[in-house]
Amino acid sequence: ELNASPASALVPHGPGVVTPFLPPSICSVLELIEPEEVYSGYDNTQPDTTDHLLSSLNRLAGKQMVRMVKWAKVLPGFRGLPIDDQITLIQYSWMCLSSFCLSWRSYKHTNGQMLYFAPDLIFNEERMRQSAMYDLCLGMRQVSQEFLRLQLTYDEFLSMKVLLLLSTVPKEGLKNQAAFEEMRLNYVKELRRSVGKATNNSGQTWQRFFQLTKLLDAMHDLVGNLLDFCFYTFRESQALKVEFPEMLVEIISDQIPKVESGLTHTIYFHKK
Ligand SMILES: Cc1noc(COc2cccc(F)c2F)c1-c1ccc(CNS(=O)(=O)C2(C)CC2)cc1
Repeated sequence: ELNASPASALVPHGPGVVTPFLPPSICSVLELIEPEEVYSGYDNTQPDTTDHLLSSLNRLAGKQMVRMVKWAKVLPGFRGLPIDDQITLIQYSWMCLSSFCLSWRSYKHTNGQMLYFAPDLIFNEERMRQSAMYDLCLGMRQVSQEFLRLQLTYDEFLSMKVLLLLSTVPKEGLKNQAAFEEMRLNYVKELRRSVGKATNNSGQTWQRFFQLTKLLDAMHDLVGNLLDFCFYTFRESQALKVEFPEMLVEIISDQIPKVESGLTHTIYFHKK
């Protein structure tokens, strides 16, 4: 337990002198393990055709996925889950995590005006239209504008992101459901701590916690539409001339049958 009670962490420092050693807080570990920004390698000399934009997004998503897996492996509590559960959780939530990070970058770098996929791949309205995903892009931009309205803090963002990793599970349950539920509860508490910090533990804390958990629920509806678009584009990738990197082919081809046969269950904070 990273937030062990300070008493148990006191380290005797010579006769009678005790210097408190406090383990790193969960939020400081989350800040440390957060992956660096990724460049897309977008070729600006080429015209912004739909297939060129989407293939570049896929190449970027593949690079992000490598870093996402590395991040999950050092995420406090995650490596304590069975490896099969780790793979399932990443496979079910990768689009949600990727979109949530996109919203954060778009909020931080463009105040929610544009979609900041990468420093070298920023979507303005024109590119959103050209990408054939205009409505999905608008939906994502709305999320980043909600971050702006709420003035979402980095620590709130980081604990919310872990909760998204832990929000879509197999209907028949995970291999170690108890370990998963304990980990998820710890990150609900971590979000509560981050919200408390953001509101100076005022009366606003519970209202803000309510707003942020509503925002998490809303992510799933948007991501559901994104996944539909993803699965369609994946199936028609030859005809549409949209390239998918190996990393994405692996994840998507494994995920499609499970999602389409209704084997996945999304955990919502609030009733519909
Ligand atoms: C990279 C990256 N940074 O955020 C995101 C997720 O968010 C969105 C992605 C597209 C439009 C939106 F409006 C989003 F919000 C990605 C990302 C890119 C490609 C794929 C798989 N490819 S795909 O089939 O879904 C597609 C999109 C190419 C068509 C999955 C994630």
